[in-house]
Amino acid sequence: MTAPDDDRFDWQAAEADLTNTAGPDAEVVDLDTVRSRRQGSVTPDDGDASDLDDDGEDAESMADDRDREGGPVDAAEGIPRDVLARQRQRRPILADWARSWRGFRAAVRHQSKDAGYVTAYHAVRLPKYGVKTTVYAPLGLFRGVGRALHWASAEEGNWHLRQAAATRGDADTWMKLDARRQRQTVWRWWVLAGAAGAMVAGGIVLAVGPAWWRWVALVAVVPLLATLGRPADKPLTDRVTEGSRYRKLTAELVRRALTSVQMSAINSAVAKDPKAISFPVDIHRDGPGHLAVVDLPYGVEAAEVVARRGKLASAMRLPLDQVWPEPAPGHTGRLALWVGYEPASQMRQPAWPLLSTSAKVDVFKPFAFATTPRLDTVSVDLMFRNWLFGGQPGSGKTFALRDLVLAAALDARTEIRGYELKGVGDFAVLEPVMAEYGNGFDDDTLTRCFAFIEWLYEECRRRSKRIEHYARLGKAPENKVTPELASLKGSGLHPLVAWFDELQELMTSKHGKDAGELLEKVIKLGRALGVIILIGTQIPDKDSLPTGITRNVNSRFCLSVADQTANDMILGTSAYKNGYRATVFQPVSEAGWGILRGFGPKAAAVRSFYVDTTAAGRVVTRAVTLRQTAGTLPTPDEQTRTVAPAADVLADLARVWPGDEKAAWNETLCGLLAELRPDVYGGWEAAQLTTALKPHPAVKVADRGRRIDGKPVTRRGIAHTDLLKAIAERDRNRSAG
Ligand SMILES: Nc1ncnc2c1ncn2[C@@H]1O[C@H](COP(=O)(O)OP(=O)(O)OP(=O)(O)O)[C@@H](O)[C@H]1O
Repeated sequence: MTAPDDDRFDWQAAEADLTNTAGPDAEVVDLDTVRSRRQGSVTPDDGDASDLDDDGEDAESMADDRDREGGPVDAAEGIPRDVLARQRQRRPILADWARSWRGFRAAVRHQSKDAGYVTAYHAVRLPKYGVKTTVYAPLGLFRGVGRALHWASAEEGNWHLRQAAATRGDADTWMKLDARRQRQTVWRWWVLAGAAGAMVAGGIVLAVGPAWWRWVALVAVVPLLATLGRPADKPLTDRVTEGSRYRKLTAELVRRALTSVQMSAINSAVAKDPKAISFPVDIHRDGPGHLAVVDLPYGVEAAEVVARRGKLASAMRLPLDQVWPEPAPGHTGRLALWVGYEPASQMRQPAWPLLSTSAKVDVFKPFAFATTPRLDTVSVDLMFRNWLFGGQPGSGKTFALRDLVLAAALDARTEIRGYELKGVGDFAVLEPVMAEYGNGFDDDTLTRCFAFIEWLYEECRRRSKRIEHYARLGKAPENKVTPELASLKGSGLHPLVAWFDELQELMTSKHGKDAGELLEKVIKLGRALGVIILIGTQIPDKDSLPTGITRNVNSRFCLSVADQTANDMILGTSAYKNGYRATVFQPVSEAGWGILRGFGPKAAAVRSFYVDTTAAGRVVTRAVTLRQTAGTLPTPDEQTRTVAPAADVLADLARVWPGDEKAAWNETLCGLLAELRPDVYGGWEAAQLTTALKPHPAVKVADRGRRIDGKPVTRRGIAHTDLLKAIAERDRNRSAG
């Protein structure tokens, strides 16, 4: 079978056509020139199926020896050669399975698993098979002898014909038929006699030979006789499976499935042209399953088919998690349909590589995070990234988020702080390696969480000063944290992982608005400064997750969500339209499955590694050892500190207060504070001081007037008495508490 390609185009007919249609005045066309011009300038489209020859054969068997170019079309003019060259998608030199051990291993594993199962199944039934064989073998012997005699008499077919001739009174035919029978029967009797002689000789050899020969002969011959002797509807062995567990993907199956998903665009196109669904690449084995790359009818988008995954699975009579359609690169009408040997829920996900006792993590480098439906490992990194995890309850977002925090724990340089606002304690196992941890949705925890975000903002500011300093020394060439700076003790630029699970609890609380604004700034600022924000949320709407945050997050993992809005909030506008739909996953039964976006050119369906709390505990024990060695294990002190620097601002303001001024402008105070502690206050502006003073309502930031060169000038500032009052109040609270 061959592919429809332009080589098969009927040039003779085309030439005849041209000659016929050209009138006497028509220009004489050099067909060779036209042909080469067309071939040279045709775009690497797969061509119009209607232009390709139709040999009535299955499109599954496209030739894969070279790129198929489109049929003869009007040349698109003026496309530079290099652009055309780039557009041409080269097929890999080696087949997929030959390029990857993964595909080969997966196939071998699948086959040997199957073989093992079948062997065990039959092994336990051996006694039953033995009884059946003993009963049927003597019958088989008589039946075999009878058949041999019948064959030697050459009566099969001939007898009926002779009878018919006799009924008609056709003696001549009768004689001819009988002569033919006799001719056949002579040599057949000889063959039979030879076979009988061989059997007798064999019997004698067996009788005089060693005993095991007789056993071997028995084992070989008796089942054969039993097979011969058994009734047609009673096989010797039991059926291993009920129905087929895996359907090999064929073009017909794919076509039937696609025309059964109730898409009128597909059905009407296929009704007009059965080849409207075509296969640019042969259907082939890919990992533990088969992959069909399908070009859908013109105007049908792959995304529309992806949305009908359930219908597709029904049409193939397969469980949902065995059928994995996704948009394929090339054009929007190209679908990659992967069908596994078995449902993903029954495929054993390999253990998380980071559970191995020698595994270490460098947050600047990728580490294993998830697996694809084909069980390929998907690696991700943390540095210069912010993550958003979204999904409905039971979708597995907490576990996925915890995977990242566990990985971060295995890099001893990384400082980890975070809040789970659900109050379940999924992250409690990580407490020994965390510098700050909060769990709950009570007011106190939410306030601490908000203070933590404020602190993060200040930390970003401090870090930007430090980066500036190192950039001046030539140690931060891109004004970004480098691996060297991250490892440099005392640089203050070590990786800082700040995670928030169920962030919607904070966003819908009284702190929500301020927290949203600050977190957005932190996300924008922190990326280059080694601050990694991980956010998990259950309700991705704009109240629970400000759009400023979603817009600025560069890594997203959308687990099972209920609708398009939630899907697009997590994965970005148009994700749903483009076929990236986490709505296809079921919560709980498909926990951990989601669409990962931000790694590689396109989003992909992956399942995060499942690490239960016991395994997580083992990782933490290793992380503790690593951190003890590196001297980075957080002290209990650190864990309880309220990290907002506001407490010190009051004391520092008192220290730098200018003489006996009654009031001072924020900008003057910022300058003085920066002189006192450039590391903390360097670059502060009036508004920042206002923010830092917010937790102290006694200090009112208001317009304060002064005379400069005789003219009154008003700016934001604070009064000395307010400052002293706030300090006294704080001291009182401290001694009371
Ligand atoms: N990658 C995974 N593979 C298999 N099972 C998983 C995976 N991730 C999570 N699960 C299972 O799903 C359950 C729910 O996971 P998880 O608590 O992370 O969900 P969630 O989305 O955070 O739900 P909720 O919002 O209710 O807390 C877990 O108890 C776990 O058993």
